[in-house]
Amino acid sequence: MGELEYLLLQTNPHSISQASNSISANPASFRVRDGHDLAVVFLYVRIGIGTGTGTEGIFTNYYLYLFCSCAVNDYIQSVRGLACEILDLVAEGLWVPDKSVFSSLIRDVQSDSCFRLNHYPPAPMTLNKWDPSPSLNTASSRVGFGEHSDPQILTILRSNDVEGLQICTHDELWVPVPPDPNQFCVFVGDALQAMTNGRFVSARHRVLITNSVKSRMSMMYFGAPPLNAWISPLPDHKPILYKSFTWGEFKKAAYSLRLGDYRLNLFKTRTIDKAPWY
Ligand SMILES: O=C(O)CCC(=O)C(=O)O
Ligand SMILES: [Fe+2]
Repeated sequence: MGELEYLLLQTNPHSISQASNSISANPASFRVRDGHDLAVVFLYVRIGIGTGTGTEGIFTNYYLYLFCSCAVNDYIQSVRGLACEILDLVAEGLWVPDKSVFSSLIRDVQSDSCFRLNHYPPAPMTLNKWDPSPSLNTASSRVGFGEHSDPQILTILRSNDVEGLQICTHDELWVPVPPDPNQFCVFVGDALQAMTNGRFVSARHRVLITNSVKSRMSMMYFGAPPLNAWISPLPDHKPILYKSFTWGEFKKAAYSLRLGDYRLNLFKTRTIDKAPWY
């Protein structure tokens, strides 16, 4: 894993067969197996709801911090298990003596991890200015979720079959991630970037909606440490690029910035001119 600078994994959810299948990523609705529409589940758990506007996007997201239905709860536990396995492999690959150094943070009962559902309505059709014949109607693309990196440790994303997710390469090219309800997409978050002292770099991503017929729906598990946990670069990786901070401090700083800002810049120990992702 020496020079690996960012991690985008697509992993097959078959190992999470039961829990994963009991929540389907059907565009019509996230339906749990016992027949209850997730909208019903929201009645119990609608702790937070956010909407993106302007440059940040046009998504609606639903945060599920609490236990809601067995299916959702099983799913969260299963993806947390997957996140922990991946983090243990990351630690192993970095030759860290304590393999659970990262995963223990999201296993902690006080962990600030959360689960979110995003809904992106279809992009409206626009008439081609030069040829108004209906066959040349095209879907205009619009920002569903603006460019950003996830602040947490690791994100496990699953979507329906509607395209839109893109990641940014080091050459600043936006690459589409093919939508596949049978795959998970795994993103390194800012906290893991700091803890690995930049060996793993949080993936910048965004959602551009082009589909004029179907809604994109996605669900994300964001694995995060407890608010009072210290995020510090591994000591044997020199030079140390980031100051230590608590997850609570980092969240507060993140809220004071815009979605697309490089939050970790606030915690750098020294200036690196070239790489914008440091
Ligand atoms: O909906 C998606 O595909 C991505 C959403 C996302 O990046 C996020 O919620 O942080
Ligand atoms: Fe994200």
